[in-house]
Amino acid sequence: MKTFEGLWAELSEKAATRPAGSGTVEELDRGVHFIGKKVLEEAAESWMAAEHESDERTAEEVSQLLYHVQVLLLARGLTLEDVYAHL
Ligand SMILES: N=c1c2ncn([C@@H]3O[C@H](COP(=O)(O)OP(=O)(O)OP(=O)(O)O)[C@@H](O)[C@H]3O)c2ncn1[C@@H]1O[C@H](COP(=O)(O)O)[C@@H](O)[C@H]1O
Repeated sequence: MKTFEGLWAELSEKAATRPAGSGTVEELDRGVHFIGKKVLEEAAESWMAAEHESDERTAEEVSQLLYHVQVLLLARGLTLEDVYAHL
């Protein structure tokens, strides 16, 4: 099963090697403004799922939120350690 750190390693590799067909590379090229809107959209969908939908739908939306948060960090050149320093 993929973990948060496992996804981070995969996305970091994609950002560095920029393989063709990667949605992550495409999002990074669109920039922080676009990615920020995706974070907001997935946060809202997570909230709505938690209030009105199943556990599975909620988990799915949160997984998309975590993905976009990681892409946002990559777009800013930040690392997980930069975030963990504030936990
Ligand atoms: N975990 C994710 C992931 N979560 C979300 N997304 C993207 O985020 C977008 C979701 O936004 P939308 O809300 O528009 O999707 P939707 O179809 O409306 O779905 P719902 O929100 O309605 O459920 C989609 O375009 C997905 O491609 C993700 N894209 C990629 N990954 C993983 O990231 C890795 C690298 O992916 P690539 O860079 O594409 O190779 C792979 O392991 C992927 O599985």
